[in-house]
Amino acid sequence: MSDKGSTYLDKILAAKRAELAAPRATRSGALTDRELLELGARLPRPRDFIGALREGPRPGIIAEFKRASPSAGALREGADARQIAMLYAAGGATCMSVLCDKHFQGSLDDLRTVRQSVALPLLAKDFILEKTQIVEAKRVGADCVLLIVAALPAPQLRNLIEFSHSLEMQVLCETRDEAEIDRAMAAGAKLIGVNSRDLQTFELDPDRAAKLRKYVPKSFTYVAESGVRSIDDALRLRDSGADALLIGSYFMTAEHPGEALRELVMAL
Ligand SMILES: O=C(O)c1ccccc1NCC(=O)[C@H](O)[C@H](O)COP(=O)(O)O
Repeated sequence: MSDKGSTYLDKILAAKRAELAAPRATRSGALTDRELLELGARLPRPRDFIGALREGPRPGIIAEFKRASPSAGALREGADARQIAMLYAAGGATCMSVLCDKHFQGSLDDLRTVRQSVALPLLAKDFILEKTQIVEAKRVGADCVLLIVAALPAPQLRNLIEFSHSLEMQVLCETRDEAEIDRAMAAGAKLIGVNSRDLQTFELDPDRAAKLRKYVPKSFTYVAESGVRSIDDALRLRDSGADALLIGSYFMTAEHPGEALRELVMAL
């Protein structure tokens, strides 16, 4: 629990709201919904993030670029986004996730660098609360955005999913229990993530994604997020029916991230 009894997620979201309320260098901060839609529609067409996961080998690997995290601190200080992206692409990643939040020593510039370096479909891993962030993510080359169910009231969740889809962007809807899975599916999500890390306390429940798999029909794409610390963890999640694994720390702390990824892909 962080200061004043708020959770870590509350603290990160409060910082994001303050960031969004501050004057912005980009135009999107002052546009109407219609203008945002028109601006976003003029940007290059996104890649098919979900299609890559469903058409590639199962489980797909979403390899994450993450220099640091609130729970673990520094993972790979000063890591070069272009270098890691190229190692992930060569190592067999299906897609990439790029942490774009300052609490992870990340930024949208990192996503732009990754976009300019590899052809993999990209997930903007950020704390998205409003449409301008979706347009900004598309502007720097994201194909998919993260929406955290725990951070968004139902109407806002649906609104942001519909807006993303109107821009041909896909959404990874992140959940942590059966009720949130139901909310995500009711809101129109087609890509459902279960985070084994509790974002309020950082506790890891290595069985959460396997336990919740039965609540998501096969017509949806199911992503097990966080907590893979070995090939055995990956094999167990594969056997539990995950369509994709989102893995960050395991690769980012490896001496040779590309080799660690290649070894895991070969084992699956
Ligand atoms: O990773 C954290 O400490 C964290 C804290 C608060 C909100 C989100 C956080 N992580 C984002 C993620 O979910 C992970 O970066 C991603 O799932 C990969 O997890 P891992 O493979 O365990 O690094």
